[in-house]
Amino acid sequence: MPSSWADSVSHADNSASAVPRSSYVPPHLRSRPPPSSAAPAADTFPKALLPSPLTTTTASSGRRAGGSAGWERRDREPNPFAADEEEEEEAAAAAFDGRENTGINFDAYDDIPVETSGDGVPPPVGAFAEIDLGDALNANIRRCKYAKPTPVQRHAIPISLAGRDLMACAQTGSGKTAAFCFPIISGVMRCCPPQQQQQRPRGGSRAAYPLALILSPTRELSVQIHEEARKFAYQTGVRVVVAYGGAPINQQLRELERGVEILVATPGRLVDLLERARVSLQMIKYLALDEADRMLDMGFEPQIRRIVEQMDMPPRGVRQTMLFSATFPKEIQRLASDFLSNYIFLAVGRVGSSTDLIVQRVEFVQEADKRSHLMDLLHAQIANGASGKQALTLVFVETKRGADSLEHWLCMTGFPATTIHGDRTQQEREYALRSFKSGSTPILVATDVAARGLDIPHVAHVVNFDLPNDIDDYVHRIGRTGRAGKTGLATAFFNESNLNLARPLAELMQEANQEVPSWLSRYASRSSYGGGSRNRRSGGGPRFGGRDFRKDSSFGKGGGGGGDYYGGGGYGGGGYGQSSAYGGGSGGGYGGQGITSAWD
Ligand SMILES: Nc1ncnc2c1ncn2[C@@H]1O[C@H](COP(=O)(O)OP(=O)(O)OP(=O)(O)O)[C@@H](O)[C@H]1O
Repeated sequence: MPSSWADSVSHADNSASAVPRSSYVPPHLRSRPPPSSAAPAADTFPKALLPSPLTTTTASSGRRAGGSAGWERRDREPNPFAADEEEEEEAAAAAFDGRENTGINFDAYDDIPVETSGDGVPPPVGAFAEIDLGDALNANIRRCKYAKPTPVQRHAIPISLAGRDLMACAQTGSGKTAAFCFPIISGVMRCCPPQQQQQRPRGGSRAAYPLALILSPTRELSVQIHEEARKFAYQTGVRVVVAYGGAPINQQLRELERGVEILVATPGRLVDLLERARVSLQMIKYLALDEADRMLDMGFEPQIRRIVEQMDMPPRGVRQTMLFSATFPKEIQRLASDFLSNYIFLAVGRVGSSTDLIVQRVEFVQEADKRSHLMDLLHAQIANGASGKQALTLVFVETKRGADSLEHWLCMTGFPATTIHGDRTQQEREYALRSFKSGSTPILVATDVAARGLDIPHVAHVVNFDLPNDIDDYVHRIGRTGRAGKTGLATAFFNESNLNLARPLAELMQEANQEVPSWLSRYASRSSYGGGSRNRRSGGGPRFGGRDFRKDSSFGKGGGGGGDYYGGGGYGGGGYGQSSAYGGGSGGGYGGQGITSAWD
């Protein structure tokens, strides 16, 4: 049975729908309680079904704030792999059920294009055993069943362990989370023995002094990174805490008081904690930005600058900074370079591109026909046996209102659906995600709040009911399927309102060896790159966002005004993501009314 990312690749012919039962369950799902078998289709959920707040961490419950932190935590740390082990037993039983383990095949990745630039790039490794990550972390890697590092891990981990700043691009679902978590955990263990004095008096209250900060743009992604990092840090004595908006701050404060080495946070909630003087960044040794291009995009940049440059965080060159994403427009690279010191640029795979594992289809569908067309797709899935718990469908729409309305209509027409967007309460968002992941509600209608980073197994089909304005957003959206070596399907509904996307979409599909419909090629050849969108590719090269901007002479000296992106100045008029959008229940909005935002 496939047990790893690469292993799954050797099974790539078997689409998610064709593999009804897989022994491989990503770590973040393994500790989840069994799903309710009778979750309602829509989110009129009874209180009893509500999840407990996700801020709960592995802290030993009996521990007092201010008590000695340190390695002895290990004795009291709940085992985050416990549920995995139960599942393993079940899987072992299933192994005698006619399925066989065909072994791990990494050969498929030998020719993956890799580009590095910068001074003195440390060589990649071929195996985790070649890297000195420490015994406890190695044990957790084994528990996670990561037999070998993925391509981005092979390159990024040695670079980070060498203490170098890093800007890394690698395709969606290729293991970037571990690529920044492993060096951080290992570095914290190595350089900073357990903090005996986590809390120090500060302005009358107790501030937490994390050693590492991982920022991500959405609450759900922060929760997911926290769950992953907790597993990687199990029994290492390194404590990971998460803080994000929409959840009660008091509980998060209590967790912070118990001690924190690695803080995973959304920017809005972190600023709140900094302003309350409950967190100090002065001990930060590691800073990681996941979905870094998003974090430095127009909406978030001021807040990120505030956190990184205007609070008490050590400056670049003193701290170590790692930026990761699947897309990295050059203009954002230029901004990002402000946070980095003598960094290495790493691009693994066709960066900013989709993976070949995702079959992409584009269909011309008029606005008025979208619903019936979606219905046809869903019926076809059922007819093909590609539905239910093992073949989840994620439908992206542009507005929060549109999400609610489509969800309602799906439920009315007999398709159990739920929705996630910035106007829902955090409890509703978490419940919806849980219900979708468990397969209780196999259709999730989402805005871009779910476009990035979420690692949901069994998403077999991503439907772009409304295409995004930005090709990078498309890349991230379809990246919710075809992850960790599995195949997936992405269908987009295209019409005259998406003309600005015709060319980048056609190019992207061509790069990924997808069949480009002739009508799309015609639109693409007619379309020009007008202002407003950053859909323009850099330098006409085969990849976009996958080249180090430092190699481009037009970005050579300061400013670099008029870069390849944002040709005419911003998206659809007006900035987006006002600071008020952070932290609260609402996701804010960019552009116009009702337009969605992924910001938290
Ligand atoms: N070395 C490995 N061996 C096996 N599985 C792995 C390995 N590394 C990561 N994975 C699994 O691959 C999946 C995708 O990883 P991850 O979520 O980190 O991708 P990502 O590159 O961050 O994606 P995105 O760009 O969408 O954020 C996860 O389920 C993770 O557990």
